[in-house]
Amino acid sequence: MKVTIVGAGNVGATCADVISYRGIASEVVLLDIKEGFAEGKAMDIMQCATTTGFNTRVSGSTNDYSKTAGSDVVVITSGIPRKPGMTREELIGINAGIVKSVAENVLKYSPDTIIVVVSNPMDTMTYLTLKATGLPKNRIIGMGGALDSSRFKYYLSKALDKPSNDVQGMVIGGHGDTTMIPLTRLASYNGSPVSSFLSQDVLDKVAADTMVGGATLTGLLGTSAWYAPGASVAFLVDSILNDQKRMIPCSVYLEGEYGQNDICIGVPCIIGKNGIEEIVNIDLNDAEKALFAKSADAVRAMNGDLKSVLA
Ligand SMILES: NC(=O)C1=CN([C@@H]2O[C@H](COP(=O)(O)OP(=O)(O)OC[C@H]3O[C@@H](n4cnc5c(N)ncnc54)[C@H](O)[C@@H]3O)[C@@H](O)[C@H]2O)C=CC1
Ligand SMILES: O=C([O-])CC(=O)C(=O)O
Repeated sequence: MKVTIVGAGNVGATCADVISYRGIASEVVLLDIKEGFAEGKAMDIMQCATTTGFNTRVSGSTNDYSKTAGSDVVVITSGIPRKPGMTREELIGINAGIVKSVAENVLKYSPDTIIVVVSNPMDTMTYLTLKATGLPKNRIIGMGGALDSSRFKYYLSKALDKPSNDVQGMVIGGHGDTTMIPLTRLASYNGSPVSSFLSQDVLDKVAADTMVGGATLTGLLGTSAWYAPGASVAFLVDSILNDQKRMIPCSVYLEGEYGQNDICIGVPCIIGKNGIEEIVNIDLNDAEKALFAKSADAVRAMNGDLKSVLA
């Protein structure tokens, strides 16, 4: 199985690294516009093969899309990340043009591929990719919910003082500081509601910390995060390539689901060899439905800024 990752920067290279050492794909191509950069990252990763023990072939390419031919999955991480104090939405001006041209280029060589969109603002970039390529909705997947949910479980595990892997929970809605919806009511500690162990005040703080999880790291690092983002993309790619049918919140085009139309936003999806195989309808209460509608309004407003790129 072949995966192409466009953008060999922090997130793209981390994703290639995780895919190879976990043996998720047999071949990974990293592509970047910066001369020699993807080749260098690929060589560095390949020099781990004997010490971490993997057989994936990782190669790099400077903007030569012929090297990406026949990819089963293409991950788009190309574009700029935010700096401290910025929102993801502020990246739209530069990233929209990059994401659109990258999507068009990859399809020339991999017409049957599934595209995973990572570049921010991710929900808007996913919508742009869908509209610009005309691909069926199951083949365009926005990655955000997997990462936001892993951060949610991290903050829950800290509050519970228990291991993250004993915590279940999901974040739906937009992948933005104010549009994410951590579903605290449905989160559990090995099957028991977390509300049995944590007060509402603590749960509210967990939700608030989750929503600004990316901004917190950007403030600490000076650029946005990459370890958890790269690993979250690899987790999603694993479910596609190995047809795992995991339920993962992803940004997907909605046609009536959750009361929304003509928008890409995070909802739980079954992810398998056909990409988005099912949109799972979970029962939201009235407060959660209201939050989802508000989140969708904000994401839809951002999509309005794509008019010139899509014209
Ligand atoms: N959806 C999510 O959950 C997350 C999204 N992101 C987003 O992912 C994107 C990448 O972040 P980082 O890897 O930290 O940035 P980075 O700056 O480390 O890497 C981006 C790479 O894209 C390359 N690039 C730019 N234009 C290109 C083009 N036309 N073709 C090929 N490559 C091109 C750059 O040369 C650079 O190497 C950002 O937009 C960031 O906001 C980051 C983390 C999580
Ligand atoms: O915070 C950012 O800008 C990058 C991102 O989407 C994340 O780490 O969640």
